[in-house]
Parts: sequence; structure tokens; C-alpha cells
Amino acid sequence: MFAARFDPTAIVDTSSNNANIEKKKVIPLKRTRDVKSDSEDGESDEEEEEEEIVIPQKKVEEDTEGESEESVKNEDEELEENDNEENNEDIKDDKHTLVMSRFHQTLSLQERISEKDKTSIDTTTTQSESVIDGDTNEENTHNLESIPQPDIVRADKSVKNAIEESHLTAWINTKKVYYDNTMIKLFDEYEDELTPKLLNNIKSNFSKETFSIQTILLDTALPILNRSMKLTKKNMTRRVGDMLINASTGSGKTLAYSVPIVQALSNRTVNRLRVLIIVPTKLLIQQVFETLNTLIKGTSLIITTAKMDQSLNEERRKLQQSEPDIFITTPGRLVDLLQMKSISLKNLKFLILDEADRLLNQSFQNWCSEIMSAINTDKTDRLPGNVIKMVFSATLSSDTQKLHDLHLYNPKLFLTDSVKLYNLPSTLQEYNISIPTAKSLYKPLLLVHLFPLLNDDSKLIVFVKSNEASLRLATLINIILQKKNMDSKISVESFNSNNSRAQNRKLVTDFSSSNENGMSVLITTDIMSRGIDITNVTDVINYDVPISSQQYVHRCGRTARAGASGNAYNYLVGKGERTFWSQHVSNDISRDINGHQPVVWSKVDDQNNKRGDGDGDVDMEADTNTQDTDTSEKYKSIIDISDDEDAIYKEALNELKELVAAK
Ligand SMILES: Nc1ncnc2c1ncn2[C@@H]1O[C@H](COP(=O)(O)OP(=O)(O)OP(=O)(O)O)[C@@H](O)[C@H]1O
Repeated sequence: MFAARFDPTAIVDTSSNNANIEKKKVIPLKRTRDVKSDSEDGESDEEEEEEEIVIPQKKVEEDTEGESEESVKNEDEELEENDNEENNEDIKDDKHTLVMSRFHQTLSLQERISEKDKTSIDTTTTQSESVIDGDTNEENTHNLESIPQPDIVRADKSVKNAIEESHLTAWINTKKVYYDNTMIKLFDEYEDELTPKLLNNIKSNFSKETFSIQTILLDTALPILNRSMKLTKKNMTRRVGDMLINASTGSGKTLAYSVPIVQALSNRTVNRLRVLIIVPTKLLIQQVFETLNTLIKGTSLIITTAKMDQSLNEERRKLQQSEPDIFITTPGRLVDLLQMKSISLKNLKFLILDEADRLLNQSFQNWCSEIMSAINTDKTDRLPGNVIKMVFSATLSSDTQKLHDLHLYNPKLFLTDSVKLYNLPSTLQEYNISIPTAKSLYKPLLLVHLFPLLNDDSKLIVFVKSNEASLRLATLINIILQKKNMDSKISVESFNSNNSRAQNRKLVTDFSSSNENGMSVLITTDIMSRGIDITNVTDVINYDVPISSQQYVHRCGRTARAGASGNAYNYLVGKGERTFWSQHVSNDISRDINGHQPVVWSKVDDQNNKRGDGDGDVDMEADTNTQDTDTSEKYKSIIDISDDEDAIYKEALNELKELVAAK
């Protein structure tokens, strides 16, 4: 289904690969109907959903094996043939014989397995028939009676249903609060609800106007918080209740929770740990810290962040020396600190989960139940609702089980009135660049071709599938740029988790402040797709397709933030990736009707009036877009490769290969 991805060794050694390709035939996975699945969610209730997830993962595995273009083409063809199988009984082509025979083997194996299943069900349900073919086997039993077997323990449906129901009610009972992009206010309108210091810090460091998610949260939370603080702090958390917030990337969620927190802490007299903010990555800790630190200027509040480069004992000593009001951490570090009794949650009032869907998908160290039980143990008030939980994401999980684990109390769900799962910022312009399968091995070069079409001072984040791919692609692009004398104006770096923390921090700092130095390109993986707020990222390139709509939303969300404009360029190779994007990515996404809609860049074969990309298919989505001359020209300049460039590219690949071999 998926076309070949960049593998430098594959292009150099195509001849030697051919022998292996012949041997390596794969039974294709049959594509199933459209299912709104999201592998990041790990929702595997239905088999079909699992299969949807497996397809791209399988591709990733194959990619790492360095499969050549040809083998992938075979796989594409096989998949299509499998789809048409019922109408195509007369397959004589030798190269498909092996595939067909394995297919039949699988079918007969499946028949045998289901036959066996049937038998075992019959056997277990009727105890008296426990000896198979009882009559004929009688002489073999030597008059021994079969050992009495206990009844099969079957899942008690009523219990299971009750559990499911209670999980569902956690969601159904959630009060929905709708908001829309027009709900913008002046922060001054909250003059009566915010301390003058806080109001001033907001206006001088962020903006005079709210973003819509901030408006709705401030409107909902501030009056109750302030009233509760004035009356009696007792039951304060219960009066507010928990909040689930679904808001697009770059919509200002950090400020949306930071303002009520700082306001609520404005009256406190001693430093006690009252707010715990949990984020999924180390990178995000610093970012959240910076926002909060700006807001507390002029107050005596203490914010501490988890320091992963410090030993746990050292961190414990510091936390105990000076107890913070707000602690920002990742879940793993928090569990370590809780287990060492380095922090107490006795005074906790707020628990914030930022990028909550990602957090809730991380089950390591059982962090969620560890925190819940620590809250229960440490707090004297053990009744539900003893802590206000605020759960934020641009792609909030609707997995009731996961939300149920948070023991939500009287939750409100804030969301926009959209039928689709996720929203993209209306200022984002998406471009789908159709890469013919035959040109997939030139993908790095086709990425270089995009650079001259962008502004000279553009800031690009390129998303690839792995650390290794990020490193190699960055090296290769630098070699190509050098050979084309384009390297002085374009800097290309790889941000990956193999780099040291200091290296990565420096990369981000340089990238963030690189405006006047020409074009900056950061090639990275999904470690940068969540929450990272770098101002003025002009373009996001999905060089490797994201594995889910959720991931796509977060990647694209690195640009077009806070109302700025931005572009997402999606490199879609062959029919497989185009179909995947339109059916499994784009389908889940809601776009503002007054905002941008995706534009397709693909070749139009004038004579046949269909996409002439060598795949022999007509791109349905592309047909709905009429390409103007300018777009056609731009597309041509990306896709066309001159003989000179072909030679340069091959030289560059050889250089890369030598570099890799030398390591
Ligand atoms: N009211 C505002 N006016 C102007 N800029 C704002 C406002 N609120 C927040 N911002 C800025 O908007 C940017 C995005 O905010 P933030 O990082 O909180 O987004 P987010 O919703 O958390 O995005 P993501 O889902 O990608 O994590 C930040 O640079 C922040 O400083």
C-alpha cells in the first residue's frame, strides 16, 4: 500500500537487492472499511481497528529493512490484486503463485482453527461429551472415568456491562460547554476577577485580548474560584469541579490554565505544594515554566520543575528545603518522587494534565493510579473532588476507561461545536504533494526542490519517522545543498533523541532565533510534535506520513499558532499514502469553512484528463481541485529532475553511504 520511503542504501545497491526482492513476497493485509481509529490511543476494541493500525507500522518495519522501490511496488500491486481477488480468479502470472498458495494455506489453516474452536466449545459446554468420539474411544479409557472438571468461568456479562456503563457515565454525565473562535475578550474585562499584578503581567507579556479557550475557562472558573476563596476554602475544589478541555494546537491552553491557578494562589500565605502540572516530555516542562514564571512576577510564589539531570536524592533534598507552590514534572519522575516520599500531596488543590491524551496513553510505572492513590493517602479530605483536575489536549481522548482512571468529579467538557474528532487552526494552509511511486527514491531531492518556493527566511520543521532517518536525511540534504551551492543560505539540522539534552536545547534556541540568517530547517521526529511552542515556524513538512490523524494535528500544530498563518506540506507517495491521508487522516479533521482548505499539487495528464503519476490511478481528491497554472508550475519544479541533478543526487548518496560506513 505504501510506497518506498527514503533509504539511501537501497538506491545505491538496487541491483543487489533484486535477488532478495524475488524471495521476499508478502501476504498483503487486506484494507478494511474506514474506521476512525487512532493508533496513538491504543484503542483496540475491534479487530479492524487493530488492522488499520498495523498497516503503517508494518510499513515502518519494512522500511528499516531497506526495501527497494521495486519490492514496494510489488507490494502495492499485490494489495490491489488482493482487493480485487473475488473478481479475478484466473491468476496465471507466475510471480503471484507463491502469494496465492500462501493465501490458500492461510485460509485452510483458518478453517482448521475455527473447526477446532467449534469442537472445543462443544466439548466444554457439554460436560458429558468431554471425551471426543466417546463410542469409538471407549476401549482406550480403560474404564477410567473422566476427571470432573469445574465449570468454565465465563466473563459475567452483567458485571462487565456494569463496569462499562460506569465508565461510560463518566463521559455521558460530563456537562458539555461549547465555545467558538469568536469568543474573544479584553483581559481588562476580568479586572474584578484578577489581581492587578496578574492582570498587568498578562497584558505586558502576552496580549490585551484573550483567546477563545481562555475566555470560556476564565468565565467559568474565575468567579467560582474567587467566591470560594472569599467564603471558606473548604470544599473549594468541589465547587469548581473537574474540567476536560479540547482546544486546537496553538490556541493558548497553557495560559488558559495558568491564569486561574495563579489567581487562586494569590491569597496563600505559606508555600505548600498546591499545584501539580504533568506534561509528557522534558521539553515541555521548561515551556510551561516560562509561561507561569512570567505570570507570577512580583509575587512570592515558588515554581519548581523536575530536573532530570539531577539525582533523585538531590532533587528530593531541594524540594524539601523549599517546598514549591507549583511543581511541573513528567509522570515518570513524579512517580519516583512519590515513591521516595519526596513530596506530599496533602495540600494539593490542582492537578493539571497537559497533552493529556498522550499522558493517558503512557501507562509506564502505572503513573495515573500511583498519583490517585498518593492523593488519597496524603490528603485528609478523601472524598471525591478533593482536587480540581484540569485535563488539556488538542486531541482529547474519548476513551472513557482512561478518563475514568482519573476519578473525575462533576466534570465539564469544553469543546467546539464540531462533528469531527479534531480541529485544525483556520490559519493553516495544507498542501498535498503527490509523489509518483517511481520517484519515491528521490524524495530527499524533492524536499530540496521545495526550498526555493518558500520565503528566504522560512523556518521549517520536517517530520520523519525515526531518529536515524532524521540524522541521515539532514546529512544527505546538507551534502546536496553543498553540491548545488545552496548551503550558505539554508541551515539544516537534525533534532533527535540520540542527541544530548544540551545539544537539543541549543538546536531549539538557535532555530527559534534564526530569523535573519536565511532559511532554517529542523528535521525531527514526533518528539517535537507535541506542545512545542516555537514562534514563527512558517512551514511544517510531513516528509513521512503521520501514523494517525491525531499525530497529524499535533505535527501541523507547530505552525499557524496563536492566530499566525502557516503551511503544512504533505509528501504523499503513491496511491497508498494518498488514500491513507484522505481516508484515515483528513477524514477525522474539521476545518473552519471560512479558513483554508487543503490544496493538491499533482500532475494532470491533459490528454487522458487524469493524474499521470505513473500509479495508473485517478486521485479522487485531486479531481475536486482545479490546479491553476501557478500551482502546476510549482509542482513541476518540485517533481522534475534534470540529468545533472540525477548525477548530483547519486554522488550525494554515495557520499552519505561512505559516511555511514565510516562510523
Ligand atoms: N491571549 C493571547 N494572545 C496572544 N498570544 C497568546 C495568547 N495566549 C497565548 N498566546 C501565545 O500563543 C502561543 C501558543 O500557546 P500554547 O503553547 O499555550 O498553545 P497550546 O494550545 O498549548 O498548543 P499545543 O496544543 O500545540 O500545545 C504561545 O506562544 C503563547 O504565548
